Amino acid sequence: MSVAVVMGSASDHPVMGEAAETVRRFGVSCLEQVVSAHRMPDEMLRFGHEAADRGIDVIIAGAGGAAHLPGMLASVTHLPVIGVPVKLKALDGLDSLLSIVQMPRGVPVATVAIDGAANAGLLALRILATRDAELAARLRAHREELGEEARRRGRDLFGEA
Ligand SMILES: Nc1c(C(=O)O)ncn1[C@@H]1O[C@H](COP(=O)(O)O)[C@@H](O)[C@H]1O
Repeated sequence: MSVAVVMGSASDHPVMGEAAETVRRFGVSCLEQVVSAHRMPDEMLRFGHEAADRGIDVIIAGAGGAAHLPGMLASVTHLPVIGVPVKLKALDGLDSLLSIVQMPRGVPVATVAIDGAANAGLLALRILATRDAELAARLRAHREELGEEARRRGRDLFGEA
């Protein structure tokens, strides 16, 4: 099982690194690469065309501004593509979000929140867990930990219910 985390620029890495970190924390291999539809269109197309044959199962693609990378990758592969709108200084990330989320019918990209790279990692893991019981168990335990943490914080604030 393998996830690819690609980003339009090295400047996206402070955000996109969270996706890779999340995937690896659950023991799944993850490659990271800068691939830009705008700046290196030929490489981007090659990456998308070859991804499935390279054993990649899910692609997480993050980009900021005129964020065409996730959609362009989705147009040349059947693999699930999760898009991460990266927030730039101008327009607060709304430009990135709108560039990714409104895909034409037939070419799906699963868009997460602005800068939501950690959730993109978890979503990729959930996709892989549909055919891996051990990973599914790890995700279930993680979900239970989240609930426990939320309850503990509530008790710290308001006492026992
Ligand atoms: N949106 C895209 C694409 C693309 O969609 O192909 N390639 C680069 N970029 C974005 O440009 C922003 C600024 O990049 P620089 O910091 O390198 O100037 C980054 O957020 C990148 O994702």
